[in-house]
Amino acid sequence: MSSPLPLLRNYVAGEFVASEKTFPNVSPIDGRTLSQVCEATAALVDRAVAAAKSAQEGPWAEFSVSQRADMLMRIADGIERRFEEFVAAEVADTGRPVQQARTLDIARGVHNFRTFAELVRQSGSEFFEMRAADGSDVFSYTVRKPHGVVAIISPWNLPMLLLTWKVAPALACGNSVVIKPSEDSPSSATLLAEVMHEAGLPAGVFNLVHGFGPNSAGEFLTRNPDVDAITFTGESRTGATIMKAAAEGVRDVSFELGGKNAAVVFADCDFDAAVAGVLRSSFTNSGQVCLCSERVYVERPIYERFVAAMKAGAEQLKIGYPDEDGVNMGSLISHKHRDKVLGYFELARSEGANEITGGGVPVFGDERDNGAYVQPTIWTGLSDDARCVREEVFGPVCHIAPFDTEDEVIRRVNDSAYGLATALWTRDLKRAHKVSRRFHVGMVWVNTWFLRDLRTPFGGARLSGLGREGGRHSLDFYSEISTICVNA
Ligand SMILES: NC(=O)c1ccc[n+]([C@@H]2O[C@H](COP(=O)([O-])OP(=O)(O)OC[C@H]3O[C@@H](n4cnc5c(N)ncnc54)[C@H](O)[C@@H]3O)[C@@H](O)[C@H]2O)c1
Ligand SMILES: O=C/C=C/C=C(\O)C(=O)O
Repeated sequence: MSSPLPLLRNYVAGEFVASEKTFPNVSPIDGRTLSQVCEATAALVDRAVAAAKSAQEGPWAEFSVSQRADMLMRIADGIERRFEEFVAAEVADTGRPVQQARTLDIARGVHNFRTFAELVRQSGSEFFEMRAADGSDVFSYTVRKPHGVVAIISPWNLPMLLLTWKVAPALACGNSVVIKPSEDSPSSATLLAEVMHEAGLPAGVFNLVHGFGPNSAGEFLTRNPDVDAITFTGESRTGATIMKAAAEGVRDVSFELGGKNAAVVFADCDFDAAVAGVLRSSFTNSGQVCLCSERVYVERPIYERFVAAMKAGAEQLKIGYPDEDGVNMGSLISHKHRDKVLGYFELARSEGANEITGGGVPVFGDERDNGAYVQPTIWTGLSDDARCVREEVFGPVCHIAPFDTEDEVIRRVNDSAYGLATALWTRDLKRAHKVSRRFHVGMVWVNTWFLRDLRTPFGGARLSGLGREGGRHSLDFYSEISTICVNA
């Protein structure tokens, strides 16, 4: 008799709450059901929002900025104490390499809380002096207050990193939160609720509801009129839907959405560093990072050599179990997402792509053949108008095209509905500064990729997002700022 599967519960008003309705959490490594997840009903979502709202009138409202910062440090310590449990949870849900979960996902979870604890502790406000017409002195200053209840809806690609990137500043600024993690990555969010409980966060300040989007916990949450602000990371079309819901009651929104990012490689680059960098920016997390380069433009003199080096690098990537020595790539998040990516592999062939490498699924001859693996794939030969060059695939794939001039490559990079990030490889830093500011994107990395200073603004233009988070930009979004003017 097999033991019952773990049950991942909601967390509302300081208590773990089961639901009658559950859904399976399926391993993308071998298709096994890992756990059953309690789907929050509309009534339970309403209870969570009500708990968050009343927590604004409770002990949490009496916390000073420094006490809130101390609480965030306790949460960071709590995650660190259970670090390997978080690693195991993230790896089980997503199939990613253990090494990545350790050094990126969970490490950033701890770092996000510590960063915003220090940022809010050091944050001041603004002060202005002027003289009124009657000669009296006028002093104006600003104060930051919490919005109140913040809904946080997060995706499955970097579950812990992206959830805590929002929870940390929201709590730092004194809000209560109701989080709705992706249905495809429920485990680390559930562990985070346990850490919040253990840290002694006042009941109702942190709430977790599991479920899906439309006609489920996600939609119920965004439509609840007692939600004061919504922060969302996910697909652009989902963002548009949520924006419509937020319009009722004119709620503040912060969106980090999709991308179709470019890597631009000039002939004067450090060739080996550029190859290694573009392999990283194309295949990290099986290409399931919003910042990944799905479009690669290479200056013509080194184009053939670069394609050959990328082919060799992609074919050396080790795809396998998360804890295998030297594994570089795991599975995709789900069979559904794998089928979407395989659909683009098929579409590329019909659009006339040269398939330099990949284009299918690896055969393991074991249980992993029930998983959601695909091969790292490289295309060339597609036109800039091809759907595979314009639409976000969100898998381990890139298209490499040659270019001849700066103006040409800038025009082609900007010819996109998205505007999230560009990676630029050149030794000529004068050119780098000049070219970087001409890309219509939220972020440009020069001779690196996904290197993050959390004090900087992070976000996208066009379909890639609305607003910026990071550093004081997060404190601004998660606060209601008042100006107080005193006629002395
Ligand atoms: N810009 C960024 O920083 C960033 C970061 C990570 C992922 N992304 C984007 O996210 C996408 C992949 O993540 P995903 O597949 O989880 O995205 P998704 O939009 O399908 O889902 C994201 C979250 O929104 C919820 N949701 C879906 N429909 C909803 C609705 N109508 N109302 C309320 N909630 C709803 C989902 O349940 C999930 O929790 C990619 O497009 C990627 O580019 C962007
Ligand atoms: O998949 C997208 C990655 C987003 C990363 C961040 O939001 C971050 O590094 O803070």
